[in-house]
Amino acid sequence: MSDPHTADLFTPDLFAPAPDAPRPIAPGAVLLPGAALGDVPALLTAIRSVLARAPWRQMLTRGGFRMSVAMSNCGALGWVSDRRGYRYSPIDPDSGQPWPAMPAVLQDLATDSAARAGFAGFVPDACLINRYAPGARMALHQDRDEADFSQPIVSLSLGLPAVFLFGGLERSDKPGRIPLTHGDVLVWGGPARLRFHGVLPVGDGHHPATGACRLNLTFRKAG
Ligand SMILES: O=C(O)CCC(=O)C(=O)O
Ligand SMILES: [Fe+2]
Repeated sequence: MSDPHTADLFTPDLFAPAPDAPRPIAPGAVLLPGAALGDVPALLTAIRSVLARAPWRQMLTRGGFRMSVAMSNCGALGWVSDRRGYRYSPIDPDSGQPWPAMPAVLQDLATDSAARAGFAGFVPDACLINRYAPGARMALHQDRDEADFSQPIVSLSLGLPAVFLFGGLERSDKPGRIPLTHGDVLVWGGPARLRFHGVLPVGDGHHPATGACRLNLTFRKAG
């Protein structure tokens, strides 16, 4: 075979990992490329049903700045921020009602992904839904509002791509850059649970699944 494309088809590299094989990022952190791709229509339907009852809002920081990321929540607890600071609340402050229940398709994806990453028995009680329009970003931070750091964070990306910054346990540690694309799931827990992380400003674009935005869902055992 002289045509290199044909040769590729018939002589696969038996030692190359499959493109969707779990990719270790750091001790306790695993990228599951495209792990959610088979469930996208059901996931989007579930997300829409949550948003119908708990619409997007851009919350205030304690310092009084409006976040560039729009947010909602589902599950027993939702992450909220206002002039009083960050916390989990069973009540949506915009509606005065409990957050919508976590749809089974979301909870199952989180539990299955955590298990693939080595965290068996993960049952999230909180799902924060983030919407990044082009230009929206998330500054380097730790997720430490949860009660039990033995439980991992499971993070699903949909729509436009983004660069995830994955730092160390000190704010000053230089973060690595992990490209996240539609359907990827990133899990971090154990020794990685308190690593600093963030998201670079999302670039302009349009994605067939989400339009002009990136969606990110983080599943946590918060209570
Ligand atoms: O959007 C992301 O990929 C990360 C979101 C995040 O770190 C958070 O919501 O705490
Ligand atoms: Fe975070």
